[in-house]
Amino acid sequence: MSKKRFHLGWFTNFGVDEWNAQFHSDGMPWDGDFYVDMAKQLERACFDFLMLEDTLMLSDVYQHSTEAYLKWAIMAPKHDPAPLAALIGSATKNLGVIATLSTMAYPPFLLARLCATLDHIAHGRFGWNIVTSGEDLAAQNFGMDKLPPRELRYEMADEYVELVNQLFGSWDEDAVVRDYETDTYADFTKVRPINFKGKYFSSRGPLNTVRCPQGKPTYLQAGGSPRGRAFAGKHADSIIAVANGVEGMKAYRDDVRAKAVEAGRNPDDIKVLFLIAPTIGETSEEARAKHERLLHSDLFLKRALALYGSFTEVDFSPFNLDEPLPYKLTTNGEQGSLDKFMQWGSNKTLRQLTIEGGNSASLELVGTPDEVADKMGEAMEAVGGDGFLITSPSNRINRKYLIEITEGLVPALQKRGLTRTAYTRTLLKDTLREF
Ligand SMILES: Cc1cc2nc3c(=O)[nH]c(=O)nc-3n(C[C@H](O)[C@H](O)[C@H](O)COP(=O)(O)O)c2cc1C
Repeated sequence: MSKKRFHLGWFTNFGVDEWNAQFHSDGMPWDGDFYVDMAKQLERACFDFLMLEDTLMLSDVYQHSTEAYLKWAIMAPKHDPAPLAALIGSATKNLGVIATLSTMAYPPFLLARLCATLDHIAHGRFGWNIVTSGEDLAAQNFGMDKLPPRELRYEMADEYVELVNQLFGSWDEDAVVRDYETDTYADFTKVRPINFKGKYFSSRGPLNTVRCPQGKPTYLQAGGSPRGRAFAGKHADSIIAVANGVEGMKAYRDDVRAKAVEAGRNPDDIKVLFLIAPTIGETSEEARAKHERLLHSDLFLKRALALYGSFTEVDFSPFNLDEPLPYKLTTNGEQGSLDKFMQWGSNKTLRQLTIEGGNSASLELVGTPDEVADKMGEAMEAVGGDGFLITSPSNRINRKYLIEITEGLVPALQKRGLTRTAYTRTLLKDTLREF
């Protein structure tokens, strides 16, 4: 029996490349070339998409200071993903490109217009990662004192997505006629206002951009709370997820699929991709040694705690590294990521939790390309399918790591019939639904 194939995506941001390690680039990727090169390499390896995460603040959570974030370039500096998505879209032919855009920051009309434009530039391969933002620091950059609570954020986001869906639909598929005889570019009867008046958002419409090649962009989402998963089950084409091990991954995927059915959708139309950060070596021993070196360095611990601080808004610096966390932590930010990290009830020390969870990976994958490919195949078989979203350990990216994945791991996966060896569809939405 032939094996069920799964999808691969890549998770990064328009941030600093690894600039001061043994194998490094120059730390100045700001014209986008570094990431365009990366996209071309991912396309050669037949990834479904490159996803650009984004946040809208400079964190000062860890030790109540911006020092760690700027000194170690953690989630900062970070440039806007939308222009980079345009560059990548026009430099590639098959790879999807996803940009994160926050419903807190963009008026719906502006977001729909931007997404429609990007979907054209990418010839139907653009995706929007729908986020509501998860930090009071981000809210304060937009004139608010605090973020609305999670439930309200999702309620607002539901209405927001309904509005932009209507804007995307405000142009009929055949509105552009380009009829030389009648000197008609677009048929005005096929472009209509939406007159949307909601509880939180209103817009008259129609969009003044041409309808997207995909009708509307591919939607990604990452909310891990029950409300977040319900939102994703209703709207998302793909979900970027973190979970603890194969059991956690299976439970997560089963739950999202059930929520999709509740929302009246075919669960196969939602691809749940789990975040992983494999460590690859030419021998098992080499990979293990590399992994241990990374995890047990003092800098790894501090960087990981500062990073977790930035998206959970929890300052971990006062806690003793060699004791369990004294109480269960909660956040109005990424509760799902915090829960995964805390492993509440396990009695593990903060040091152990950071070593196990500091890479945000759903599975520990350390070994030769063949060993890691086998493990990924087994995990997917147990989980039921969909795929993985690869990111670099410690959120630091250099070209060597990219090559280890695209020219080491991916060929091993392809040899086993586990991932695609060619693109057969034009639109990102269809690429994701191919299997
Ligand atoms: C893997 C992953 C990636 C995420 N990427 C982003 C991002 O780029 N920007 C952002 O504002 N939030 C991001 N989030 C946060 C989610 O969009 C969501 O706001 C957060 O998980 C809180 O929702 P929840 O309580 O439903 O989990 C990410 C979350 C996860 C798990």
